[in-house]
Amino acid sequence: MGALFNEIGDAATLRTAVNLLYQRVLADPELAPWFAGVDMPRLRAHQLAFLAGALGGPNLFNGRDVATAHAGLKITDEAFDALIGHLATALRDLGSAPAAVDRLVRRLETWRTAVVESPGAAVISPAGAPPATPPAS
Ligand code: HEM
Repeated sequence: MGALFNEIGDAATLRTAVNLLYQRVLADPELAPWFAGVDMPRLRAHQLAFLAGALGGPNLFNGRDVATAHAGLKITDEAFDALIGHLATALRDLGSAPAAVDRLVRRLETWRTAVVESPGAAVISPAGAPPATPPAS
């Protein structure tokens, strides 16, 4: 089986999909606030390079790692789902095979924990570290 990159389409398809993705993101009132003040041409270029590499195509990404790029942005699971949904819709609109789009969505799932920061989530102590609250003795 070829790289998912080739199943999705060619480099021009991915470039157009990334442009459509951020058009949809900026038009989505749930997502737009995260991108206020962001240099969008730079973000489009970084996202295109990142996705090409993540899909097994040419790896030209030289940006920050995904966890660092999203640290402190307090991105929710709902926002993550919405953004991936916009990308999937854009690719289907451009004629990518639905099965390939489903595989891409599953692959992007692997970055969820790096992107999403749920406020108030329990802090897990590292293995072997004493629990935050010592047991009553
Ligand atoms: C699998 C999902 C995602 C991937 C692979 C991804 C990937 C990226 C990449 C490659 C960058 C550029 C990093 C750099 O500066 O070098 C970036 C930046 C950014 N992403 Fe994401 N992203 C994802 C989901 C999201 C979501 C759900 C949101 C918000 C709803 C978001 C908001 C942002 C913002 C605001 C920036 C710019 C940060 C800055 O310039 O300070 N991302 N993302």
